[in-house]
Amino acid sequence: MVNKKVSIIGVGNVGSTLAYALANKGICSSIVLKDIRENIVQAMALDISQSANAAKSHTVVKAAKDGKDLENSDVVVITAGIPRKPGMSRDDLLLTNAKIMQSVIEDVKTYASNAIVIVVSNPLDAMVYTALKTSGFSSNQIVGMAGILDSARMSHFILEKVGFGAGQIESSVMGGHGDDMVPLPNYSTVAGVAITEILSKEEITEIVEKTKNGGLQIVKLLETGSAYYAPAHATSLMVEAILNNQKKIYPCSVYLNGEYGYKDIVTGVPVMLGSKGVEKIFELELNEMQKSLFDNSVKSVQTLVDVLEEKFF
Ligand SMILES: NC(=O)C1=CN([C@@H]2O[C@H](COP(=O)(O)OP(=O)(O)OC[C@H]3O[C@@H](n4cnc5c(N)ncnc54)[C@H](O)[C@@H]3O)[C@@H](O)[C@H]2O)C=CC1
Ligand SMILES: O=C([O-])CC(=O)C(=O)O
Repeated sequence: MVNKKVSIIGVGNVGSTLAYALANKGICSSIVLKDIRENIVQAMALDISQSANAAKSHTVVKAAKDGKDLENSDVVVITAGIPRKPGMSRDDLLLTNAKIMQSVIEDVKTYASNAIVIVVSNPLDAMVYTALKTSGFSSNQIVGMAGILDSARMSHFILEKVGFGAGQIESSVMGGHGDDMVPLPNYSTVAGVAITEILSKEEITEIVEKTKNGGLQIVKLLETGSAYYAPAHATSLMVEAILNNQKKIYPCSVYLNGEYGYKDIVTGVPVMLGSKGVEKIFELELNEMQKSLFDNSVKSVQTLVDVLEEKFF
């Protein structure tokens, strides 16, 4: 039995779906759920624990009474914060969610300072930055979830377009998790065949645009919040890679210290995830056009970081 503990702070749509996936899979021995909605978090803990028992999983699920219950966490996932509604961009969540991030990271600092922290709250890259600056943790210890989700969306739209290769599509998306993320068609394949060989330029442009708007499409349809099944699954892959020291390579949002020519900024790039968190950052060869799109995406994150620096740090 694996003796590993995962704590999830923020047990709304994404947090509860993640807890449900992890508990039923049995990839950790203990899950602690923490939220300001006390009755809801207790209900979630009971319901998910009962699900784990139905699944004959060894994972024990509990609601936290206070920050102390985060002690000995191997991984802490933060999904606390408000989601956007139709008419909003992720960036509109900046000030509200930065305040929430600052308050929850204090508990992590006090009770789980050795944990690897996965941030999910939006605007993602700016929230990773907030978590890093507030905690003072090292940059390998805090990592944001977005690239796996955006790449999965791109794979979905490629499948929709080509009509074959389900389960065999690999896609790549870099940059910040905002309106100007950078899908990379030349690093995207169906069973190893580059999509640039299968699809026309116009078809690829359509896939790129749909990928960038993938979150918004769901927000418009849901009306009350944003996507959670794919985000939760993407996060569960990161949790698993860290707990089991899998050294898997995933696109994640991380602090750059010179990589890609940037310092003191957070954005999405391919990294290796293992028990130490971000164990390596890979620098892909980008063509001129991709480099300029990546620069543009980093600039957008920098604009948010400038606001945070002025108001919070
Ligand atoms: N990085 C990504 O790709 C994605 C990011 N998100 C973001 O994740 C966040 C959560 O999304 P949902 O789960 O759909 O929202 P939700 O509203 O269903 O859940 C958020 C939860 O956070 C809790 N919360 C608020 N303040 C808290 C605090 N101080 N301590 C503990 N818990 C607190 C709320 O009570 C609520 O249960 C949003 O900011 C959303 O934009 C969502 C999907 C994908
Ligand atoms: O769209 C949103 O606001 C939530 C999110 O980040 C996503 O689903 O990509």
